[in-house]
Amino acid sequence: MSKFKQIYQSALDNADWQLTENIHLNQPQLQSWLQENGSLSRRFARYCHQFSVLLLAQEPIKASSLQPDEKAMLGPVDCLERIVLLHGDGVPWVFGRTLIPVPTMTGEEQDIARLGESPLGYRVFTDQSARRDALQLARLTVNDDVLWARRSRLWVKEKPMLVAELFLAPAPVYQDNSAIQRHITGGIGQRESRPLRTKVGE
Ligand SMILES: C=C(O[C@@H]1C=C(C(=O)O)C=C[C@H]1O)C(=O)O
Repeated sequence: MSKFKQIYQSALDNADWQLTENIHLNQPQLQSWLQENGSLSRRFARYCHQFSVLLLAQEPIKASSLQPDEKAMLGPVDCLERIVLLHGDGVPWVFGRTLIPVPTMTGEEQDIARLGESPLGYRVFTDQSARRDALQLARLTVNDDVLWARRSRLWVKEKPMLVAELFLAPAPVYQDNSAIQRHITGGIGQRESRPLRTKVGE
């Protein structure tokens, strides 16, 4: 297991998830990212030339190993755990962990088990039935950075999966520099403040 995976995974494992209505965000830009209801991958792809997924791990996980809150959201089901790093132009932006129940990967959704380095969001959001609910947020301290994470349930053909995303410091989510606090160094560099590409309706 890579050192990064260990650090980010343990940060997510220890997250104090809160309902969005209990969190006051005074940065509209950050709020809009954290509450994105559509595909995060598609949105990220507009902020870089090359959006890519690095598959860090994918393994079966028994229902008995799920946390009680995960069980409450998915039911007591065996899952596939998919762990990725989403990159924009080679820079890690998001650490993602998805629990995909075995009964979700049935029928037309069998391919979800074989996505490899294809973004899950591209697959899920091509389906008309795709929707997201149960959004929760958490603020986490990872090394010296105070970062945001979110967790939500994605549904495809009324079959659920649970996606947790930790937004790393270089992610465009924090493009308003005031949105991230750095404990020690007290600042971060400038980054692109607008998407590289815009789409009709954006
Ligand atoms: C869930 C989405 O897909 C992203 C892609 C992931 C993957 O490929 O495993 C994981 C987390 C997500 O941020 C999305 O685009 O909304």
